[in-house]
Amino acid sequence: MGDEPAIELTGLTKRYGAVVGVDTLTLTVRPGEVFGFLGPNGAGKTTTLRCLVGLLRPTGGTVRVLGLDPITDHGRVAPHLGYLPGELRFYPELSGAQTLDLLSDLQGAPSPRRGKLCDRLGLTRSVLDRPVGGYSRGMKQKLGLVQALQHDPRLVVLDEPTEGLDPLVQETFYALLQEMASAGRTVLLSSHVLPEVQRTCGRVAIVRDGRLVTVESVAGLREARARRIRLTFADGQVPRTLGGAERWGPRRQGNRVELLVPPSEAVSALRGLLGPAVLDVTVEEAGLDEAFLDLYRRGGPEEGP
Ligand SMILES: Nc1ncnc2c1ncn2[C@@H]1O[C@H](COP(=O)(O)OP(=O)(O)OP(=O)(O)O)[C@@H](O)[C@H]1O
Repeated sequence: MGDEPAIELTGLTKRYGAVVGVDTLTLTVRPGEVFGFLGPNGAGKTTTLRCLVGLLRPTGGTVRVLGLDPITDHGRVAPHLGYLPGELRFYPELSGAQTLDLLSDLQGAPSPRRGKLCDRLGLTRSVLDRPVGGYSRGMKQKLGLVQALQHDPRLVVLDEPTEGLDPLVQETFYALLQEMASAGRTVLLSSHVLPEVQRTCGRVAIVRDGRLVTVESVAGLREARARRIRLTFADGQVPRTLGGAERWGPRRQGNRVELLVPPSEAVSALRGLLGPAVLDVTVEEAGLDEAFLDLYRRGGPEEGP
C-alpha cells in the first residue's frame, strides 16, 4: 500500500440475475482526491460503492482499493477504509457508544478521532449513552459519519453522506471533508445534491444505467455547460418548426421559445434562428444542474444530439 491509486476499477460489472447493476465500469481515483459519484436513481452508485468496500462480489472485472482486493485482502484494507452506507442499520438496543466500539472492532484499528468528531457533530455524551433505536434520522446519520471517520482512514467511501443532516451540520461535514483532503485522505462520495458536489469535489463521475457516462473536473463541467437561448417572437409569428434547431428540443410557451444548445453550437444555432419575427433574444450559460441533467439524458458529451 504505497503510491498506487486509491481506487482502481477495471471493467467492474455486477449483475443481479438478469438485472445489470454496474456494467464494465473503469475508473481511477488518485490519493488525496475528493471524488463525486453522481447519477439518477438506479444508476449503479450504491452497487459500485458496495463492490468497492468488499460487501458485494463483482460478477466481472477487478476492484483494487489502496492497491488491494477489498474481499480477499479484507483484513489489510479494513483499518484504512471508512464506509458510510446509504441505508444505515444499527442494533437498536446498543447505545451509540457501544455501536462505535463494535464497529471499531470490525475496523481493526483504534479510533483516535472519535471524541473530536462526536463533539463537532453534536453527539453529546448523553446522546451516545442512549440506545440507537431511539435516535432520530439525523442522529443516526451523524453516528454513521463518526464510525466512518473515527479511525482516520486513508480512504473514505460515503453513500449520500448529507442525507438527513440539517444545514448547520452539513457545513460541519463539508469542513471535515476539506480537512481530510488537506491531510491527503481520499474521499469518494455519492450524491444527488449538485451544489454539494460542486463545492466539495475536484472530479466527478457520472453514471447512468450502470455505465460510466463521463469523468470530468467540476471546473470542466462548468465550461462545457450548455447555453440557454430564449427567443421572443412577434404575436402569432412563432414558427411551427425551427428547422435544424428542433434537435435541441425547443420548449414553447406563448410567444417564447427556449432551447439548450452546446456552447460550440450556440452561434450557428442563433444564425439559423434569427429573423424578422424575433423581437428579443437572450443567451446565457445554463446552470450546472442542467449540464448534469443533459448528460444524464444524452448519455455523454461525446454522443452529442
Ligand atoms: N439486491 C438487488 N437485487 C436486484 N437488483 C438490484 C439489487 N440492488 C440493486 N439492484 C438494481 O441494480 C441497479 C442499480 O442499483 P443501485 O442501488 O446501485 O443504484 P443507485 O445509483 O445507488 O440508485 P439510488 O440513487 O436510487 O440509490 C438498479 O436497477 C437496481 O434495481
